[in-house]
Amino acid sequence: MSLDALKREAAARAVALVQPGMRLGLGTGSTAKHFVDLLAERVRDGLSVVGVPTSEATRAQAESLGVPLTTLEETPELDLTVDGADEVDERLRLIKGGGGAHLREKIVATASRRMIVIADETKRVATLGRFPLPLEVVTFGLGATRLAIENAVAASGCSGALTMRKRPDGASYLTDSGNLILDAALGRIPDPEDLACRLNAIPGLVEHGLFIDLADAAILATASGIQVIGDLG
Ligand SMILES: O=C(CO)[C@H](O)[C@H](O)COP(=O)(O)O
Repeated sequence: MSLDALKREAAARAVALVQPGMRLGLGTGSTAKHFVDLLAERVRDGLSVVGVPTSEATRAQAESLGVPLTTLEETPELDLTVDGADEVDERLRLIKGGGGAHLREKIVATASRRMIVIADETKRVATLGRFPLPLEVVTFGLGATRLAIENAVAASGCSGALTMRKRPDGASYLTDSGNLILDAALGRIPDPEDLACRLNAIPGLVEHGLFIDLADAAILATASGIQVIGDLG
């Protein structure tokens, strides 16, 4: 089975958890895209839900498929967010932001009573850090912010280069909120809670891609079936 087929399997398992009337957080990325596709099928069959998209890409997809949308201004509390991840460990700690949407994804997940991760089995890791950690930063003070990040990374027992994310045409990648992304190639994050805490204290760093104590469960599709970490509720 292809990786894309596995992603769709995970998404299908999550769509089955959606109940009528739910207020949903809609994730970003290729796996979350399958979820929105399958959710739209249920909406066409009469399911009544509203969703808050975590990116302009997800907003465009959901709108085009007729999934009713709302905002966190109108609907500040959500029942369930379903989103992909770049890495998930056995304690449901995540790295997110490969698609550059982790700021909105974290806001939406935090506003949700439950968050469920959907992914193929390649995202399951023993130790976070193989995937470069995305760091959304503002342009002002970038040199100082970068130095503060390097110091925080070293103090947390990690090392690795920070690379400015680029678009395919070579221009700087800009998030939906107009910020830059530094990707930190750390290889291994020995203490994700400690690193998150240190990064949280840097003013020019808008948000990092470590999601800790946010996911309730992960649905991981493997060639031999679905594996679940945590409690699907
Ligand atoms: O965090 C994300 C976007 O910011 C995505 O959820 C993450 O990158 C996984 O994407 P995919 O499902 O395409 O592998």
